[in-house]
Amino acid sequence: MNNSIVETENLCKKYGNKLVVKDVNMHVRRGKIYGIIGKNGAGKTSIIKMILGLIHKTSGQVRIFGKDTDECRQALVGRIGYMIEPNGFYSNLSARENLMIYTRIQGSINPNVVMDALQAVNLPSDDRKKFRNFSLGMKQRLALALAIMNDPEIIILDEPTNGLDPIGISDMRRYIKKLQQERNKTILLSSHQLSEVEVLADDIGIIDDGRILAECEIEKIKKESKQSIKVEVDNIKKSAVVLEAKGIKNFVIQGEHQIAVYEKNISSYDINRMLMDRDIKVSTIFTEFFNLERYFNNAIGGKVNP
Ligand SMILES: Nc1ncnc2c1ncn2[C@@H]1O[C@H](COP(=O)(O)OP(=O)(O)OP(=O)(O)O)[C@@H](O)[C@H]1O
Repeated sequence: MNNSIVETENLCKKYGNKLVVKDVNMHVRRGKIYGIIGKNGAGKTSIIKMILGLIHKTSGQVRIFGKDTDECRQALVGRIGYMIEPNGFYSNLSARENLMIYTRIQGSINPNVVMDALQAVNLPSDDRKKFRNFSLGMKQRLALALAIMNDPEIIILDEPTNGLDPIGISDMRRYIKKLQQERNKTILLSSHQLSEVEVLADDIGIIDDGRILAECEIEKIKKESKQSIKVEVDNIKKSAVVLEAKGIKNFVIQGEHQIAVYEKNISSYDINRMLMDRDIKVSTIFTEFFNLERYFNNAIGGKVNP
């Protein structure tokens, strides 16, 4: 993909003799949300940690802002924020106090960066509530606040909604989307949940057993993926004859009673009429739209869902 701000080339990782990341080529576009999707153990965290330089890569290249990270790691400090494992926050301190500690560690003296980060994830900036009384969602948002504290251009999040309840998940997704839309951040995140990347990401990389099986723009696959009208009928042979007689050739018989029609310029109403006019009983008729789960399953060759 053009305009990549983070790229990997033939990235590999071995733990002992076990190769767990295998020649991964990834391209994260500037200003976009890129979702790495894969089952548990597929290699997502290892890829992210290699991109961040938190673990050594076995071979391959990571380029950020077009530069090989082996040569410019130091220059990237402050330009990338990340949230990977539970951060070390002090339970007896507030959100603000915890972040203030990090600003001091990072050598910054500007309290506004803390306020700004807290505001971006809707956490209180007063000191009344201590970390130990935070919900899991608040803790996760504090971790996100820490990731964005120095206004980095790239934000990398490993399973950002893991373990959250539905409200926590929805809040987290909203803040991530806002960071992209209102602050023009480039975001790389991993998830084992298809619904997550479907609602958040512009681009996806499908990882299975350490390999990248597909990398694509979600909008593009939506456009290219075939929409079909599914019809359940009592007489499949007669239905096929009727459709052909009406000039509809682009259909597939999918079982004893089901036909999928892929014709573009025909509505379910028209099909229903054609069949009913010939006394065929139509028990169900619906349009099947793009489905990331189907796309993912095709990519990983029909293996079990993540
Ligand atoms: N430090 C390590 N030493 C040995 N093996 C490891 C280590 N870290 C990860 N692995 C193995 O590497 C493989 C990929 O793990 P990784 O954590 O990168 O996958 P993941 O897709 O992020 O999975 P999860 O969603 O469960 O975190 C797994 O088989 C895991 O057991």
